[in-house]
Amino acid sequence: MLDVVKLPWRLGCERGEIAAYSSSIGRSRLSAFSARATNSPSMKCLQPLLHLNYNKANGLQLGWAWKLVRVINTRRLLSPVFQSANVRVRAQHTGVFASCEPTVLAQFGGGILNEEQLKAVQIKERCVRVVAGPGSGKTLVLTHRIAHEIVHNGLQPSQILCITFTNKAAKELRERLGGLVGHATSQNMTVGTFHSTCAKLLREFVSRTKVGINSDFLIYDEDDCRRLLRKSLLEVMCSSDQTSYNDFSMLKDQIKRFVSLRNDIENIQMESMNSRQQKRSKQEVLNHQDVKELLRKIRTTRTHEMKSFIAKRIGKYNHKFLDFDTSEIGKVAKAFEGALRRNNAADFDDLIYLVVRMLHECPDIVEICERRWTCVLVDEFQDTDGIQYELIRLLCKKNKNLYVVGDVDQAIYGWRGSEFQHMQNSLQNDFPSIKTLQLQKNYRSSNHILRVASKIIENSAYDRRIGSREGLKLQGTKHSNIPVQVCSLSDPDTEAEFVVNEIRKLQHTSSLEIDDFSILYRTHYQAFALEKAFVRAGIPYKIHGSTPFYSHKEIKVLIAYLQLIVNVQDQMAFERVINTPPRGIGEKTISSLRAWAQKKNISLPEALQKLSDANCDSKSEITSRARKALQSVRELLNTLFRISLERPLGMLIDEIIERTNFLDYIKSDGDADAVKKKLDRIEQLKLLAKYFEMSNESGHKPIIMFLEDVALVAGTDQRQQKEERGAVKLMTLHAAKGLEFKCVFIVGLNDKLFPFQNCDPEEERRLFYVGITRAKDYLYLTYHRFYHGLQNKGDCKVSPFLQEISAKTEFMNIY
Ligand SMILES: Nc1ncnc2c1ncn2[C@@H]1O[C@H](COP(=O)(O)OP(=O)(O)OP(=O)(O)O)[C@@H](O)[C@H]1O
Repeated sequence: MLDVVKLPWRLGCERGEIAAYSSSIGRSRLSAFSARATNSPSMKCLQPLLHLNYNKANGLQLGWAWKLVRVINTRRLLSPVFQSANVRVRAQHTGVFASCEPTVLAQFGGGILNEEQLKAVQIKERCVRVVAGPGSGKTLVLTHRIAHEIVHNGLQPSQILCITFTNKAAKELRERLGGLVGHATSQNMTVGTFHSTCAKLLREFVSRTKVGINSDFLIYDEDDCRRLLRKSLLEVMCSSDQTSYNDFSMLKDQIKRFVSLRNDIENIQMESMNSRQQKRSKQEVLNHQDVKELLRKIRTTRTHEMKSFIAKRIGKYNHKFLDFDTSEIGKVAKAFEGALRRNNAADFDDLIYLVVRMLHECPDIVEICERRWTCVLVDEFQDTDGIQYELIRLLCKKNKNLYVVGDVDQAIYGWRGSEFQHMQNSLQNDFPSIKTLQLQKNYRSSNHILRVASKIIENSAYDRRIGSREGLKLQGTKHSNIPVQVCSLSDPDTEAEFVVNEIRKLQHTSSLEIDDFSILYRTHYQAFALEKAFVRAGIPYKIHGSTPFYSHKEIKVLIAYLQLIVNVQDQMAFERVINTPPRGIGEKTISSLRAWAQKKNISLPEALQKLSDANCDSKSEITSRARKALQSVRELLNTLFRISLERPLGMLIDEIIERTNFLDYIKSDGDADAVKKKLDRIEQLKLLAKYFEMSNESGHKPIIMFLEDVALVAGTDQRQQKEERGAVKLMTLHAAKGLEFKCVFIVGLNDKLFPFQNCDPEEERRLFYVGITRAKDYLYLTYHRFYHGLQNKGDCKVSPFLQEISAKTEFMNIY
């Protein structure tokens, strides 16, 4: 007899029902529960349908229903087809409708949740750290823990605060919770990102504090912040005498000492400087990258400040910037923060920073929060930075009711201030009674893939003693005879071709669909060779998080110059370049030229060529000033054409850039960060052209073949770049975090590219680990022997990561 009557849960359901579909469940067994069995009309293989109607008087409750499912599964009544068996429990509880996804509810009952997951869900302690490897069901455990707190521990949904890092993760959590405890119930919980949670807190309480903004504050994005910072810099400079102006130069030097500035993009002028200042600061002025780094520096300084504050544990907030580069950074930072406050604005990071300040200044707000949220849960805890950690510490100060889930081995955001040590030392110090559990079973990847992943992470230099992964060995649950493939290709194009061919092959030889493939790379730049290969092969693809390379205006314009050089009659290209960069040829002049060309029955470019002919009769239509401007374009194009006969393609692009003052035009156009990206793309175009020329063996002129290549990719960008579904996914390794695919290619496993130069090699190692563990069944690791876009031909060494795992073993094929 099943022991369903001894149930701890008391939900007081008015009415509920369980419907369990299974191919292996028998009516007779279930009749013990006064079940009414019918046949499922929709599912041929899942025959009996169990319906339990119950009411409060009978003492049959939601927990009962869940227990039933658990018992059914524990006794293997539904096995071995449990995962495909469709078990649904629905319960109606005075307005709270709990509709559980089939397997999810079964999991809650202990069916699919494995032992360690169940333990993590049901653990009695309220202060818990779950250290979990990739693919071990962290999100699953988190959502079930919340359901457990409500159902089992009797918490009100409004007492739950669950914090994530991204809106996407928050949305997913909310959806999963909705499926688990009902959407109405989940709406009453606070589930959001650090930023959204803090924005709400600030609006509610800021009027009680002295942080300098009111509850109608605006939130400035990065672009707004950089503009404001430039103005603040200007303010500091304007108010400076010569001595402090020198200080300002020192500031720049100091910043440069602290950050690795890119030397190739220099001398970008600050917007809104007057001419005297521009002249004066020609050499010294901060370029856009400096401004960006300065902003980062100000934020890091805040974090340091907060950290030292935490260390001292003083009762009063001490608004003072820290030691290194104190006076200069401090001056600018103060001016910047002052400007923010005057505009009644907060920047994105300010939201958390100000809440932490507020909580320190007003202990009564801490109390309100602790009364409100008696259960705080945080996902991806390894990614918290100093201020985020302090926020969590404050919110759980008294209750000590904190449930965190994370994996130090997947900490890949150190570059933006995250400190995975919070998952370990900090928690241990601030919550000494914290219980640590581990989730080791990996449900995602095959045994071979896990062995490669383990090899990489075990070589990490990082010491994981506390709370740790020490002893956390990934345990596979999927046995497979598909080896991991390590492939050496000659160059990036061949590498891309290889990827495309393998995808085609696997589509035919396995059950993989187009959506099952993902290609991961370290930088967006690497997507280009892949794009070309996909376009040629006619395979739909989707690049995540970036506009297609050739859709950027600056690239289109440079390509248009090349097109005009090849074909002087190209009207589209002509219209694109005629006044770009701006050279005083307005719409009116172009219309006049067009009218004159129509009158003469010639094309626009032809009209331009004929414009200076002595006998031309254009004078009536085109003013002499406009004629002059048009003639200078004509001269420019003719010169470029002459140069194209003598110079290689890469140098030709250099000439176009130089003779059109293209870089000045780019630098004067828009936000500094956008400028940097544009300049980067121009560099990429030059590299691509040079590389193309080196590898062009077609016998045709490189410029023509290059434009053909470009046309192939650019022309199909829109058509071939499909929506999410029905396309191979191309993305950076960072963007792949949290995702999973049946087949993963990690390309460009070359030295300096991965680990990326000047980046923390340990963090790069973890990034590689994250990439590997995205793969479920198939994993390809590829590298090229020549050229990867940033180096000269022949400079391509294999990534040291690949060397670590490439000793030939039974789980890998090496080509
Ligand atoms: N007990 C289980 N039984 C079967 N499958 C499970 C179980 N737990 C988790 N899974 C499956 O394992 C996969 C990974 O789960 P999930 O995405 O929650 O892992 P994760 O720990 O968040 O991974 P990562 O940190 O790598 O992003 C999912 O497909 C999930 O459905």
